[in-house]
Amino acid sequence: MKILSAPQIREADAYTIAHEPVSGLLLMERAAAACADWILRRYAGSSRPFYIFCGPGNNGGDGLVIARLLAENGFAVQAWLVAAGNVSPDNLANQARVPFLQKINAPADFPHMEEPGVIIDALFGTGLNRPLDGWVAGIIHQINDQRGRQEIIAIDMPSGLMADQSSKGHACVHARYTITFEYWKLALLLPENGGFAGETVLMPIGLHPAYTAAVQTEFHLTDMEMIRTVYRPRDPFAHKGTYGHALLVAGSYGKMGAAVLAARAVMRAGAGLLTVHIPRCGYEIMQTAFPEAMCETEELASHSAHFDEPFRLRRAPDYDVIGIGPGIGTDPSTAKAFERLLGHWQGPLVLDADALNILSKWPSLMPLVPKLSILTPHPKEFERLFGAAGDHFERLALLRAKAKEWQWYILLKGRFTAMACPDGSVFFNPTGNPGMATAGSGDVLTGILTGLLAQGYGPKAALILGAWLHGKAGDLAAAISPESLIASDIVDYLANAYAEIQQ
Ligand SMILES: NC(=O)C1=CN([C@@H]2O[C@H](COP(=O)(O)OP(=O)(O)OC[C@H]3O[C@@H](n4cnc5c(N)ncnc54)[C@H](O)[C@@H]3O)[C@@H](O)[C@H]2O)[C@H](O)CC1
Ligand SMILES: [K+]
Repeated sequence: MKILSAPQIREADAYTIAHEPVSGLLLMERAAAACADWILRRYAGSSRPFYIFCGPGNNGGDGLVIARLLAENGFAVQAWLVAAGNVSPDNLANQARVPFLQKINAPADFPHMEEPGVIIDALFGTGLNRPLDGWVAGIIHQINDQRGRQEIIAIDMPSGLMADQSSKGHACVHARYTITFEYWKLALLLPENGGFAGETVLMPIGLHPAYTAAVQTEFHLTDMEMIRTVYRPRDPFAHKGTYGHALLVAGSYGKMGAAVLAARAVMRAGAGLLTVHIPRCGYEIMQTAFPEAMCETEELASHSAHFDEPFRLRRAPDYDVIGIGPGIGTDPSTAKAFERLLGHWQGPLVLDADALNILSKWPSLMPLVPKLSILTPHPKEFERLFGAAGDHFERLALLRAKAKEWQWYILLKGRFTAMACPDGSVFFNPTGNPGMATAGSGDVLTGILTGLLAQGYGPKAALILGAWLHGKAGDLAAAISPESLIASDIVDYLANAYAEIQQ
């Protein structure tokens, strides 16, 4: 699914008006009716009053139509026009159809909302081009002060949030739900700003499909259509060699769990064969916990070091992919062995956790990481590797720049994990939940990606499918309680996540 900028959304709007054709007023009616339908379904049978705040532009126009439609459906509705800026023609036309409309010209006009109800925020949408200030910013704060008593629903965007720029530190409505029209906006996907949106509901409003098909964008959100395009069903004549042989380098004394979790995920993702390279101290653990994996071990002087000096890729030509990092530590001898591995291996590679920490500690190793490798940092690891950014839009720019500069695929973990490709495109992943912020969850992702590459998926397809499967398995596992989710559950539910694609 394409993510468009505010100017592109305006173009989509104009294209639809010209080519459907449809008047702007009717398009507004259609968008607002879709919102009103959603609201009517959510509050069916409730007697909660609606308090609707409308701005001067077309977002305010949507609010006016919603006010009229909710009143027609028998709800108690009050609506205010916040007179701040030039009134758009379609807004003006709809003002005339809301006889109960009141005006707010100053903070002192802010109403007392007697009963707990629902605030509809239709002040500003994608037309906002600078931070809100003065008394209008004050109105935003007054709306937010109502959060405990009133449920807040933002129309298209939480007011104050800019679609394509950081709104860090700006006055923004803090919504429980945001009903956004037709396309996701970048701001809704970045943690710093997206938090204002609450739960985002994507609402189709019938913008012209020819525009959407033709428009160029670097930003995408994974959806089921994309997953079904990427996913490759198994060949009925397959044998275990068909799905590749992965090498996983993971674990150390006290951290064999990371190796076991990643190993199980490699196989549950569908790899044909797996060899794990572990320190000798982890041999019994791995063979007992996960008999499906073959083990390659080293006798070590120190249990904290992952490799001793003679480590080399004895069977390198046999492997289709190497995944390295979970729980290996950053001992200098491990870093040395990692350097040797990079010197010998130009094939598909997944780098996570301590492999990334080694790169941050010894940046001179970075040029040895082959092009088209996959790196999977969490925000702290990303910062250690590539430096800090002032805000999350800047961090997104840095992510894209680094993926281009090094020709790597870089997956930055988060609520909407962002995956930057060497060509500058970025794919956001929508699946997953806060229950997955738990020890070992990242090790499982490394395993899944390694397992997909082993089967012959290209790095881009592996990222899109792998991040989606990981989040979907987490969502299915968290259905009862996100608090109790542990990383093994994500592995256990991978089969169910695959089943969702096959439905
Ligand atoms: N394309 C669609 O999907 C449809 C969108 N609709 C709705 O229209 C808005 C966008 O409307 P627009 O009139 O362009 O902008 P806004 O209503 O968001 O705001 C413009 C309004 O605000 C003033 N303004 C801008 N910045 C500031 C500021 N910092 N301080 C004060 N005032 C400001 C500006 O001067 C204008 O007066 C979209 O979000 C949807 O909700 C259609 O209804 C259906 C099709
Ligand atoms: K809004």
